[in-house]
Amino acid sequence: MIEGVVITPLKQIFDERGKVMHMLREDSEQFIRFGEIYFSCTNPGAIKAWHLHKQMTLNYAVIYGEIKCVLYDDRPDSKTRGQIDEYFLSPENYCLITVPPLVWNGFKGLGTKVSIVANCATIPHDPLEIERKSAFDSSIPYDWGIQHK
Ligand SMILES: Cc1cn([C@H]2C[C@H](O)[C@@H](COP(=O)(O)OP(=O)(O)O[C@H]3O[C@H](C)C(=O)[C@H](O)[C@H]3O)O2)c(=O)[nH]c1=O
Repeated sequence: MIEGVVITPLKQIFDERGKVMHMLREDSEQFIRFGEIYFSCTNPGAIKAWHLHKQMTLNYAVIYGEIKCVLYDDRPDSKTRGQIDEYFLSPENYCLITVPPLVWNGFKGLGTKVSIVANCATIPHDPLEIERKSAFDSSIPYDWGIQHK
C-alpha cells in the first residue's frame, strides 16, 4: 500500500426500511479536520483523472455504484515512490480510503449506473491547490483500459 494511505472498512446498518452507511466521525483515527464534503458523480466508463492535491487529505467512500480508484505515488521522499495501487470501491466493498496530499489519484466509473464518490475533505475545494494531468499522460505508468487476462 502506498505510504500514508489508509483503508478503513465501514459499517452499513441494514433493516427492512433501507440502511445507514457510516463514513467519518470526529473520534475516528482518520479524522484530521473538516473542510468540505462533496459528491463526485461519475458516469459508467468515464475517467476522472489525474488529480493531485497539494494540501487536501481526501476521505473517499463510494455510496452508490462502483469505481476503480487508482493511486500513483511519485513523492521523492516516499518509501513507495513509483507504486500504483488499484481499489475497487462500492457499497459491496464499503470502506473509507484516506489519501494524503501529494499522491496522484483518479477513478473510473464501472458497471452500468452512475457512481457516487463522497469526499469528506480536510479543506474546502480550492482549484489552486489541485494539479491535474490527462488520464493518458505518459508520465504516469497506468493504462485505464480493461485488462483481459
Ligand atoms: C469539488 C468541486 C468542484 N467544483 C467545480 C470545479 C470544476 O469546474 C467542476 C468539476 O470539478 P472536478 O473536475 O474537480 O471534478 P471531479 O473530477 O469530480 O473531482 C472532484 O471530486 C473528486 C472526488 C476529487 O477528489 C477531486 O479533487 C474533486 O475536484 O466543479 C467546485 O466549484 N466546487 C467543488 O467543491
